Amino acid sequence: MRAKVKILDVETGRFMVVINEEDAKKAKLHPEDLIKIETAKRTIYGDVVISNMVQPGEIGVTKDIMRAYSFSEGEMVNVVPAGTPESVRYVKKKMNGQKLKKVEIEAIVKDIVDRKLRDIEISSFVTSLEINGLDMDEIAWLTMAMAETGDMLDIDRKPIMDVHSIGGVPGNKTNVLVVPIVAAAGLTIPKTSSRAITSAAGTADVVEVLAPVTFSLDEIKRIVEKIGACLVWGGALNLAPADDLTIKAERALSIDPRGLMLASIMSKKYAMGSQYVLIDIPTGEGVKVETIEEARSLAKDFIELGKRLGQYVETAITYGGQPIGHTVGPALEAKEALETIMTGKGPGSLVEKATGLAGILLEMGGVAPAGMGKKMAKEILESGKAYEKLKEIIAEQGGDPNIKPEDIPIGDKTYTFVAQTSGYVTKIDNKAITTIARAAGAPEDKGAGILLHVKVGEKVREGDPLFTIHAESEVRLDQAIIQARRMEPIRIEGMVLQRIGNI
Ligand SMILES: O=P(O)(O)OC[C@H]1O[C@H](OP(=O)(O)O)[C@H](O)[C@@H]1O
Ligand SMILES: Nc1ncnc2[nH]cnc12
Repeated sequence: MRAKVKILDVETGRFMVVINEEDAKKAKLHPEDLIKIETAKRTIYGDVVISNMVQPGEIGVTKDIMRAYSFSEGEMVNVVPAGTPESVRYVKKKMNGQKLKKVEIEAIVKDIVDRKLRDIEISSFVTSLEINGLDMDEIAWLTMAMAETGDMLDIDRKPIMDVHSIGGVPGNKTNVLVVPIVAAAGLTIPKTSSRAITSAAGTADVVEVLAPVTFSLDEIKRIVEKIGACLVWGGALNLAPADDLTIKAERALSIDPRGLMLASIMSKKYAMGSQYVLIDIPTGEGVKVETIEEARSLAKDFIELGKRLGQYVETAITYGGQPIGHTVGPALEAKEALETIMTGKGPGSLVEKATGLAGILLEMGGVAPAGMGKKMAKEILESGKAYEKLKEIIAEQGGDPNIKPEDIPIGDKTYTFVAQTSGYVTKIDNKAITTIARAAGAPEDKGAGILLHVKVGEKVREGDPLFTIHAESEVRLDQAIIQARRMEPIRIEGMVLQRIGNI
């Protein structure tokens, strides 16, 4: 059928096309059917929504579609039912535990990017990868397919350094410090981050408290060629665009399947033109990788994948047995990162990890002699040069470079849990901390999160504060308190853990 485009002031997070009831009846279209919209210049796919908010002969396109493909009001298009894409068969093949061929992986990725696969099919694909995994051939094909379905960045400064954490550990604001340290040493590091996947704050969520993170490739090129660094959200770019659609499913399920994680991270690095990549693998109870053996095997996969992509990759297995620093949640983490970089002093876990990772990058980039990188990174942090570089990044990205930690708004609805007994803190449960911070509203509510008053090994007395939940609304605060009461986020040696009776 031929139809006239009507632009709707509606945002749904999905590609949806609104069709009038009469037209839908004639064309035998039903809600959620996949349809193809063709013009001379482009073909796009979307899910059918039936409503009389558009007239017969019109189709309504949402803001989500408009952002990706501009249409003009009144433009004439062809609307055709699309049927089930062939790649659904390949998703089912992986669900059955079979190895996929290169062309099958390419078809899945292309259909994800073209929006032929809907959220439900993408979730099935992600779940099949969580259960059945991918071998190295499949991972490499997936990585290349993800990179090649998007744009590539070509920065006119070499070498291009990069760092990425596989995430999973609460409070991981580390790269907000690593990037300015490395750039202050004269290296080029165009850092893209995702928003939270399994945690309560991804690096993009944290940086967004200080400055905008959504830029086009041309803007990133300009910023990085001028100051040597950026801290931006990778999802806003058309770099490996399938990545952000699979991340959406991962986030909903709070999973990060190993093969997809490798492809997702490395496809973005490849598209950014990164030549020397450091991968941080936080390891410990309650994070994505729980044992050193698993971490070593993942490290090998990253290095092998890097070789296939022509990148030099090193990995750092880092301590992930408890949160990094004392804060969890976008604004609280941005505040802690800013305080640390301004003063050169901060929680040991944050400073040690940031200077350790930055030190490796300084050695990889050839600006520090072997074994001297961490010392050099510490000097850059303590001298204020890293802070100066962060200010440049904030200014170039359109934030206020003179922002002070006390200017950052934190959720003012608070509740503090106190120690029920005296003793030593023997465990902080990563998963519980993330669950509570998310229940409080993080990462969407930037001011929501947790302030830890203690870390593992510290002595506490009965009545001492253990952690404070911050939320932006009473409802969210109550939900977080309920979660905290159900779980045991902080264990103190000597505590009665549970009382069970009348079973
Ligand atoms: O912890 P979760 O949410 O699973 O993982 C996602 C986080 O891990 C990575 O961190 P970075 O950008 O390398 O600092 C991602 O970019 C993202 O910020
Ligand atoms: N799957 C993933 N895990 C961690 N960080 C990511 N950044 C992009 N994709 C990611």
